Amino acid sequence: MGMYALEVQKLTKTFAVKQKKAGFKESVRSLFKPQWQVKEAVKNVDLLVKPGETVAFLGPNGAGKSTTIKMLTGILHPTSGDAQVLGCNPWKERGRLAFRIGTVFGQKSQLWYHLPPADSFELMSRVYELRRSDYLIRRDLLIERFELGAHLQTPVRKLSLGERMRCEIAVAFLHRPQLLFLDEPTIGLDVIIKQRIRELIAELNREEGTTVFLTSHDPGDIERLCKRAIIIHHGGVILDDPVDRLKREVLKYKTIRLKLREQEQQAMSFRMDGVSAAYEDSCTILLSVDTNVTRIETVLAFIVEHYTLEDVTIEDPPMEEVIKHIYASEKANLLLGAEGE
Ligand SMILES: Nc1ncnc2c1ncn2[C@@H]1O[C@H](COP(=O)(O)OP(=O)(O)OP(=O)(O)O)[C@@H](O)[C@H]1O
Repeated sequence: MGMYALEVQKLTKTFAVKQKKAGFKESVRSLFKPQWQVKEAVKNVDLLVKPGETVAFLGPNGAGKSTTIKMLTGILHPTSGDAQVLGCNPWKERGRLAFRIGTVFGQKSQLWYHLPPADSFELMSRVYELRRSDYLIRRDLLIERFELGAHLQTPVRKLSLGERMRCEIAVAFLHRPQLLFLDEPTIGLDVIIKQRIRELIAELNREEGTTVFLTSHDPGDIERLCKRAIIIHHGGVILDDPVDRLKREVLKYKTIRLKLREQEQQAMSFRMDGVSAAYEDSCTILLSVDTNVTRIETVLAFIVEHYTLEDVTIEDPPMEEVIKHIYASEKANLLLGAEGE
């Protein structure tokens, strides 16, 4: 393999979309004479990813993440620009590339819905033309790792989402891909299963050097699984940083949601450095905690001492918040940079 697992230059994709106009007259007119507008979904994206890296590819809804992944896996042709994925051009050598990459789309199953996972493993071993003995060893290792033994003979449609996702990812690893594209792999899963899935992917990255390229709206996926974060907004890259730095500067905010047992407690005010409080409703308080200022444990200890609780959860801020924050601070940096010159 070359120097890079992914080498992308000025990748651009525009779509022609029909323009909708308000009003009856305009609607009728556009039926006969549609007005087309150019939508730039991805615009001059440059990326360099080395073999073995774990990259989170992030952005708000509509930023262009899926479109980029579709181009990198050869599903879509770009409007312009170039890409090498494991040394292959994805849209010209899609077949060859398929043997060397894996894909997991959280929103779209790649398993045979009416068949049990055991059959999907079997079918994929044929698709990838694996040597029988290699396949059997590999399959058994993945079944053990992903704890699939109990579910192998159940039709996929009868599995829980968490069980199905474990199968999806195990099958994606079957042919030892050098690069794995994961699009929202933990969407809709509970915290425990999310955590387990992140660990399994991280383990295989460490042991087999699989490059991981992941999109997610879950800040936990980035924190736990990726060392590098690339953020796109309006089709272009706005940030490319180590996740450690993001953790210190942006992902440090946690939200604690308190459900109080008794309503009257709301009168109590919450004063603590690095913590701001807001009432969601009369029984629910949302605390935003800057963990660089006050540790989450300290806040929890205070809460337990002073409130009678029905329930408490700790959450990451939504990705939209994270990106807003990054966007604001990048702009500030640009302004400061300009002033300094
Ligand atoms: N086939 C298409 N035709 C027209 N516009 C499209 C098409 N596919 C995507 N777009 C538009 O391109 C932009 C980027 O879409 P894309 O699905 O890549 O975003 P995304 O970052 O994956 O978003 P999300 O997080 O919501 O999945 C959006 O504005 C979308 O509406």
